[in-house]
Amino acid sequence: MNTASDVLDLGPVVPVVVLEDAEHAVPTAQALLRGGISTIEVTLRTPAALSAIERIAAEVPEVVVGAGTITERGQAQRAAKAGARYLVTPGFTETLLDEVDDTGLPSLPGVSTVSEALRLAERGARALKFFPAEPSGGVPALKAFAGPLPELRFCPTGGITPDNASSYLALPNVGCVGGSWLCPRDLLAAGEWEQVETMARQAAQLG
Ligand SMILES: O=C[C@H](O)COP(=O)(O)O
Ligand SMILES: CC(=O)C(=O)O
Repeated sequence: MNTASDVLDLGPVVPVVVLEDAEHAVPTAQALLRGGISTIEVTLRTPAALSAIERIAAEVPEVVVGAGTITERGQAQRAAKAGARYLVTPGFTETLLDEVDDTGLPSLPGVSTVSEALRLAERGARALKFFPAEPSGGVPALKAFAGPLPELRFCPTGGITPDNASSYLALPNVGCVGGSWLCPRDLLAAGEWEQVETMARQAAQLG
């Protein structure tokens, strides 16, 4: 997996996960894998996130672990050091993009407008996050993006559900969708790994 476009090809759904407890990292990744999902985006929204990334990278190497919610200076470097294999940002600043690029890792920077997508295309990006997807116009917006921006592919995230995922995945400029529905906090807190596996299995079949 070398490019951002490769990240979009890891499967139809990227689980976006908030891990409050690093002890949950390995069982979550294993449950996703048993369900047929081979990637996990661990958001840097909790103190446990970097340790969670480290554990998944070391103990569940079959799952390609990414780091999401990169919003502050230094986070890209720390995530790369922890073993993240790709980086995701909800939006971007030039500083953030420079830091992400300096890691050498593939990345999905977040955009929600054509102008933002154009700025990233100018920097060489070909694969982007579309965030927050539903509030930013959803499927009709992405359909419209394809006209002027035919070379760009997207991972819409934000408001994606098992009910609307397929309408995104049917678009030629969508490689995969991101969503938190597979790994809700209450299931992780309760150690309900079989339920995570079941939802992963359903998600893996979307298309
Ligand atoms: O902040 C939101 C996450 O990126 C994923 O969005 P979601 O909870 O709507 O799936
Ligand atoms: C939106 C997203 O995936 C992130 O927080 O990076």
